[in-house]
Amino acid sequence: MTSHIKVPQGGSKIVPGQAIPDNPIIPFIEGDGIGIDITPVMIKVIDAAVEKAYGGQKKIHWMEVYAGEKSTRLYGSDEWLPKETFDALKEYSVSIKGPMTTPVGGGIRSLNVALRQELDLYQCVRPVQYFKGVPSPLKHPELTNMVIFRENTEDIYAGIEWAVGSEGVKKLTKFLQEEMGVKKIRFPESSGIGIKPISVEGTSRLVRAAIKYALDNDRKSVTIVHKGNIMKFTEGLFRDTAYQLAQKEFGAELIDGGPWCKIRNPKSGREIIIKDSIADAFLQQILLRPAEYDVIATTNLNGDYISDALAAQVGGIGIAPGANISDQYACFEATHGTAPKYAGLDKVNPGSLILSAEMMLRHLGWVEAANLVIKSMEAAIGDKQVTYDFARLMDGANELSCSEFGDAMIARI
Ligand SMILES: NC(=O)C1=CN([C@@H]2O[C@H](COP(=O)(O)OP(=O)(O)OC[C@H]3O[C@@H](n4cnc5c(N)ncnc54)[C@H](OP(=O)(O)O)[C@@H]3O)[C@@H](O)[C@H]2O)C=CC1
Ligand SMILES: O=C(O)CCC(=O)C(=O)O
Ligand SMILES: [Mg+2]
Repeated sequence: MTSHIKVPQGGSKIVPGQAIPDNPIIPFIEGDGIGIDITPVMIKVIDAAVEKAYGGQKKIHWMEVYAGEKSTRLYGSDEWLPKETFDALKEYSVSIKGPMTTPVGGGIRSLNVALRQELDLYQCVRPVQYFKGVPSPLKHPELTNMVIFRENTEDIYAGIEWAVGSEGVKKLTKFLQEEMGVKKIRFPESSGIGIKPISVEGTSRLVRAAIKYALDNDRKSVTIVHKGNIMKFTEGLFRDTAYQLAQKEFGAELIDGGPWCKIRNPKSGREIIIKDSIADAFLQQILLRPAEYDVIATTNLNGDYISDALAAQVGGIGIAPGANISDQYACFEATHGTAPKYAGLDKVNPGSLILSAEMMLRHLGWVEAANLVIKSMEAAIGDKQVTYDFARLMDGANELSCSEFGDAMIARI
């Protein structure tokens, strides 16, 4: 296969376990749909923040790698995720990506999910916090301050499913009925069937990361969100495994006989409460009593729903960042998708991808540049210089295009 990746001159590789070089090579995927609008703006803003923070001492060397529709144009119509892209994401360890399209029903499976699975990026970390001045449907959006830890490799996202009428579904239905004694498939002739694997290992590593984050950042609680009353051996297993891990690995003590428990944070002396909530109830509680929730540990599908719902509470998915993290690799990406109706219009909010890059700067230890990104975004929003999504809900706002919003941030760095 022809190579299309051009390694930038003068950059160095990030090697896990070694100091971050001052000139790291960071691979990026532009993304489908609005990727073409937001990715260049993100790069411009991050370069400006890094330049201002370090006066040329540090500089990111961006390296474009290809996936999604752009990759099919370059490598051939079936090449959605070329091997050299996977190899580069592994070789350079830290990367950032724009959104990629997944068709509904048939067609290719999610490239986003494929990347997470292939690199074993088991933590999807999505912080949700309020920026002063952002329009929100809540009276007190500032009370919403949570960090979602979504399991990223299991659950129905594993893609184990069979289409209605297929040979596979017929075979599986026969097996379930004749060998497993299953009598409850309501319409066996016209069902598609999907399988939901949730494991002790997968749950443990995700919950361990969430509790460690709570300890390192002196957070108040970790809530395990599940639907374990209905899906006892998958979502229920997630809950039980999480509580057991908190007790075994972190010495959590039961509160009033459990299952809630508490850990004393040795660094701050404060208690972290480990509690759980059933997913449907949780979705109404975050609206009515957001201040009671802090770090969230949840399964893949719940985490997907919760991410967009919480993003809306603080102003929408235009400013909802995220990171996919493993023990070796990290790939940063916004919570939102490709918003196809806005593609190429230079209209949408680049904030989610910029804030995802801000998380990346913090991950690299480039805290000064990360702080400048936050400061300049707060300043632009504070001055009511915003994209259409905020402008339509704000009185007296000046509506900017995607690239103009980037420039407004740069002017305030
Ligand atoms: N990680 C990834 O790569 C993800 C990919 N996807 C994929 O994206 C495609 C489209 O999904 P869809 O369900 O439409 O969800 P999207 O998140 O792409 O868009 C839904 C709506 O959210 C708003 N929105 C999204 N991004 C922005 C932004 N940057 N600034 C302002 N508003 C924004 C828009 O609202 P409004 O119309 O009100 O202006 C938009 O119509 C699908 O193929 C899906 O699979 C989805 C999620 C994540
Ligand atoms: O992969 C996709 O197309 C959607 C993924 C998604 O919605 C998410 O990760 O939040
Ligand atoms: Mg989603």
